[in-house]
Amino acid sequence: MLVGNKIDQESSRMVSRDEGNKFAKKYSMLFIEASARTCEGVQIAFEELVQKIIQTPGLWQNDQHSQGFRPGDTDKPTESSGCTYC
Ligand SMILES: Nc1nc2c(ncn2[C@@H]2O[C@H](COP(=O)(O)OP(=O)(O)OP(=O)(O)O)[C@@H](O)[C@H]2O)c(=O)[nH]1
Repeated sequence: MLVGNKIDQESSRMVSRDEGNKFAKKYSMLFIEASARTCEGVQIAFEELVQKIIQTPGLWQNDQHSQGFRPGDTDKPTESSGCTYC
């Protein structure tokens, strides 16, 4: 998902909505504009993302060969499969 942030700063916009839409389409991504400051578009971004995940079984169905932790997994993730950022 591509999220164009800071839509509350319309006067400083650098990327048009159309440009964002076209870029997202080119790379087969969902596109949404939002503002972390005013929260506009934030809830819909999460809703659309979850909707997409639910509609794409390959993202969450159990796969013996996959690594990491997926919804529906009953085992705890291994240390090496945890988030490397936090
Ligand atoms: N007006 C406005 N400011 C925002 C928004 N989201 C983030 N900011 C501000 O942008 C600055 C950077 O925010 P960060 O959360 O640190 O984002 P970052 O990705 O680490 O950094 P940047 O690439 O500079 O955006 C902070 O001063 C935030 O308060 C938004 O939607 N609207």
